[in-house]
Amino acid sequence: MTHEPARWLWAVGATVLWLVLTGFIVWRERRAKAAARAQSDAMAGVGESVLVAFVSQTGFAEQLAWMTARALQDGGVGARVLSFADLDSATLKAAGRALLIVSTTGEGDPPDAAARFVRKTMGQGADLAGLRFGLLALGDRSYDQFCGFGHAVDGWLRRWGAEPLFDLVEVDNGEAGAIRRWQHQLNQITGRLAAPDWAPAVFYPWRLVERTLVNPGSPGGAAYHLAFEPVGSAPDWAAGDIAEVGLPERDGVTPGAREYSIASLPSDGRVECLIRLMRHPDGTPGLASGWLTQDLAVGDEIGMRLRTNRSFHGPADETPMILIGNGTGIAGLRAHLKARSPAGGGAWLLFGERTRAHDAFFDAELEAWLASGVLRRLDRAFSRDAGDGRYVQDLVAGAADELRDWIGRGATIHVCGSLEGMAAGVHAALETALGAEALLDLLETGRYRRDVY
Ligand SMILES: Cc1cc2nc3c(=O)[nH]c(=O)nc-3n(C[C@H](O)[C@H](O)[C@H](O)COP(=O)(O)O)c2cc1C
Repeated sequence: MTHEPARWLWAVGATVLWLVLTGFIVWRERRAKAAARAQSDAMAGVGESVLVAFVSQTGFAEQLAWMTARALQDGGVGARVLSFADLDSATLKAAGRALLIVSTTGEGDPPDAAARFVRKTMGQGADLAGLRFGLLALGDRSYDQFCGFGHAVDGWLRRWGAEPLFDLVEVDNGEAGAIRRWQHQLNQITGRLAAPDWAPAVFYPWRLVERTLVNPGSPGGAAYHLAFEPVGSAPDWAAGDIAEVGLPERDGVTPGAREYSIASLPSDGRVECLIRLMRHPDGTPGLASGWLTQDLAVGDEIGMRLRTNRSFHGPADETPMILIGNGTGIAGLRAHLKARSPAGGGAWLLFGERTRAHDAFFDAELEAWLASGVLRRLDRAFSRDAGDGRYVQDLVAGAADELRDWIGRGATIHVCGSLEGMAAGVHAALETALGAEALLDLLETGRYRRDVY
């Protein structure tokens, strides 16, 4: 009996202890939950998701946009990625915070996918008060209007009341330092002290297996057909994509990479390019073209990576394609022809070079495609030939009725070749043939695509 009170005491004590302990655990859990809620509320408060908008001609801005969104998300900030093709001022204003990644093409021009944005949105006033933005402008200082379109977008945003989060970041030819500055700004947004560096471009080894001079005797610069085989496994790519060739180090400096349109398909098992040997006014060969066409030997390895160039991809096989180009621009068009079947919508090639005798690139192939039905029509202009003297834009001008007919049947237009002398002339001829408004419509809907350099 004497033990009873002590037992009761123990029981009561244990119960109290249990209550205190469980109470403490419940309290601690509640406090943790409240803290988490507060933290997530705080995160939502400062960081409703950031809009990441890009416009790209050859894919670099798009690539950086996705890396930017990933960096934000990794840092706990939501991000939504949108192309300028789907952007308007209401979307910008509603976003509250936007990061814009904008490249420049042509001579200070907007990429094609921005045509509608430039016309419909930038062409008008907007109420952008309350929008805070950061802008990454991609360009190349060797052009007169460095980052021209990036500056135009920056000016437009500021003019209509948007406030910069930081000064516009200009990237000269993919320069790593500028991209690190952008990453630093992303860290400011996410509150991270340091995020891992974006991996530098990885170039994979490819071996030069063939190089042929394709225009001996030409009055123009020597053009070479090069073929590279992968040393490891071959990556996949599509007609319209670009090969970036890493240039070898010279005097301790790595001069970056050069881009070439890919003239072949993965089923060929090799990347083929058409490269013209460029010469400086004093006759010395160009850095990249001299190395690739003169110094490099068959059997040598180079570093190369392939880049998706969505804005120059082709339509479905049943859609007719109008292919227009000059000089080495036939490379990108050839990949499209290789990708077509005789039973599909067919293609029409309009091509210009100097002489029929020396510069009829891929002549036998083109004849075979005409015979098989892949090519439904082939028009070539040779500017230096007596009795011809026309340029590719003259072919466009001379075929206005048929062009309208092809466009009426849903055809797309792909233009590949030189910016100077060709792209503007072809554009003007297309405008005359189809009407300025109709051509702009084709541009905006992705039926008029260009890869000019
Ligand atoms: C045909 C062509 C024209 C270009 N014109 C300009 C220009 O006028 N100003 C400029 O700063 N950069 C110019 N560039 C450089 C591009 O802006 C730069 O390569 C950029 O990184 C491309 O980004 P994207 O791949 O997103 O289009 C031009 C590039 C090409 C291929």
